Amino acid sequence: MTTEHPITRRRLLGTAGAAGAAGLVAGGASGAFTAQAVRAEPPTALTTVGSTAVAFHADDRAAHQAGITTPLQATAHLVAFDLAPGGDRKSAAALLRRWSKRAEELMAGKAAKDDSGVAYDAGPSSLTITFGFGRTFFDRTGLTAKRPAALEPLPHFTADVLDPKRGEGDLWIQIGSDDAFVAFHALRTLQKDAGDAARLRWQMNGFTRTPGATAKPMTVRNLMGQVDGTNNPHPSDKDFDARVFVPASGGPAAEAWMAGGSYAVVRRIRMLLDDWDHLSRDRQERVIGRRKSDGAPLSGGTETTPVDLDKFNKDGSIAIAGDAHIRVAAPESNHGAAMLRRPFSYHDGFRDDGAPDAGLLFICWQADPMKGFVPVQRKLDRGDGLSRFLRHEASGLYAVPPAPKPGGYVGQALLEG
Ligand SMILES: C=CC1=C(C)c2cc3[nH]c(cc4nc(cc5[nH]c(cc1n2)c(C)c5CCC(=O)O)C(CCC(=O)O)=C4C)c(C)c3C=C
Ligand SMILES: [Fe+2]
Repeated sequence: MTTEHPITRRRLLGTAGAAGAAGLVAGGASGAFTAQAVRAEPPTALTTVGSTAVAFHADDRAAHQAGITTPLQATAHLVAFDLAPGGDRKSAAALLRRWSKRAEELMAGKAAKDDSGVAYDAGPSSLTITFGFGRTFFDRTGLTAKRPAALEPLPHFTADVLDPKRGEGDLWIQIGSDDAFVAFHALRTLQKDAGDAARLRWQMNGFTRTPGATAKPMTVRNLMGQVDGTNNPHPSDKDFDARVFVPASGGPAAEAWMAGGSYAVVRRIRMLLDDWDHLSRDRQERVIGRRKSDGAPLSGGTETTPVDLDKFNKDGSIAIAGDAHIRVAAPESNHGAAMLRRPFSYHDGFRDDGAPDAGLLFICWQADPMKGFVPVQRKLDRGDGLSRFLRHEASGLYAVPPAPKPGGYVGQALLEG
């Protein structure tokens, strides 16, 4: 005779999925009401999630590094390293050579010989490893003359409460994967490979939706619950490359090593979720200018309908408010300034006042931050209804060179040019 435990049963039914639930019912009837019952049927393998690999090296189609136009992965680690005191151009080149070789192996799903085993049973899981150089890297390596003008420090914004210890850094790495073990393994391996050459400066961990968690693929949501990423530049746009990647010609000769690369602005933006959650859904939608349920603009249509900033409602009010985030951030309001946003959410526990320490690891990519992030953030800083629910707590700007050709390493043209 077995006593059923309703809470346990409900919880298992809720999480086990169809195969697990079938096993659970059988187990319940026979009296074996344990987690064992959930395993009675073989799990369905979502093979494409684990087996998808992204190329590290440049090929005929793409000169840029992976992790810029790659679809968002479920898990991310963002880390910055500083070169060790006494480090120079030679040791930096050796480090980048080591890291590039390792990134190629890891992204192909090949475990290292002396490996810890953390990711043995997992495939590449869409792992991408993207490397960038911070402003300080160039002085440390005697390469100041080759530092791009685009790496000038970002201006101060009024929403900034920046912690310098969690910002900038000589070298930046973005790791993304659909499997948290694969992402951790990549991070740990690269940290060990750094050896005495570089020390970790800061780390931030992010996440987005698990692939397959929604019935059909959709734009991800952020922790305010909004559909976020709809009006991003798309690779099929005719001006996409010009907006996101550094052109092959026309720039200063000293910056030729950046051709095909991009600039990443990284901001840790905490959301004041307790304040936000107090707003009615209606007010929340007016702050953004889009419907929460499906991301459709308040000017009408579906998520992908172009926004009509000039539309008036029947009662004579403007459909997209003057301080709505999508109005203030739109290229039309910023002389065409645009960037590719590829952010991850984060949650680092709760603060002393009980509020979640959570928000967005905002990462945006552009050919020139002065024609992307800077003018848009200046505008948002002055007139965005969303700004009062946000605090920018950390900031970094990095030059992300093109992907190396097979046999080469990231930044080779800079370090050996
Ligand atoms: C400086 C650039 C931007 C920062 C910083 C930023 C922060 C930020 N945004 C959201 C939520 C949404 N943003 C949306 C659109 C949007 N945001 C920016 C720029 C910044 N956002 C742009 C350029 C756009 C597109 C505007 C347009 O042309 O329509 C949206 C709407 C959906 C979408 O298009 O992605 C949401 C939602 C948060 C929560 C946030 C900081 C935490
Ligand atoms: Fe935004």
